[in-house]
Amino acid sequence: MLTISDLHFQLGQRQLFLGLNHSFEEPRCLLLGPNGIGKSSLLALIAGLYRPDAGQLLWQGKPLPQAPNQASLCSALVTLPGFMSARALLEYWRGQWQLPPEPMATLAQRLGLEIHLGQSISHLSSGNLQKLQLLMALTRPSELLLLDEANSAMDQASREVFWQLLDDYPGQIIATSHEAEEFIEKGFEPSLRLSPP
Ligand SMILES: Nc1ncnc2c1ncn2[C@@H]1O[C@H](COP(=O)(O)OP(=O)(O)OP(=O)(O)O)[C@@H](O)[C@H]1O
Repeated sequence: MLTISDLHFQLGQRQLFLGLNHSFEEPRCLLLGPNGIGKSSLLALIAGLYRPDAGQLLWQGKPLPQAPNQASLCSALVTLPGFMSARALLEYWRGQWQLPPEPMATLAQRLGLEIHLGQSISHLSSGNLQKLQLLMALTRPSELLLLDEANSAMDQASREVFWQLLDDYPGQIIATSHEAEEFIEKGFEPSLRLSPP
């Protein structure tokens, strides 16, 4: 369970959070709110991309470290090295997390990504970039999966696979999506609706 305790955070000139408190209790949680309210920023804070100005993020009651090993993030805020091929990045990822090759290859095939692995990351379509991020997030060990508009550019067939893969994920998932209905239909609970501080 992920708990936010008295979180304060300013990004540029915007005060996004001023004493935010919330517990994400369900295994599948939806984070809602209008454009620009801070959903992506909150997921980035949980993942350790940003540092809170004050307050705490707790995982199973213990403070999350700045670069939490528990949390895996799929977000456009994560910049992948555009000069590398997707295959080279996955090889690096495999080494980084000491992963066996088969699960990655199988996932790439299921997502229809394997024929694009030779492309530079900067040349990947937005749907294929989302698949690459999902593949990386699902293959590394994690207890918490953070999905920021993670399937918005995927075609219908890939979305079917996306939902199957989420079903198989054993940990907690916190997702943002402007297609909330689809997530609710798939068992996600609207957990937190952000409003201006
Ligand atoms: N690097 C930055 N510097 C300053 N302000 C930023 C920066 N990145 C984002 N912002 C601002 O912070 C606010 C929150 O952005 P964020 O992307 O977290 O919102 P969001 O709720 O995810 O929006 P959307 O639904 O459009 O994806 C926005 O007003 C945005 O303009």
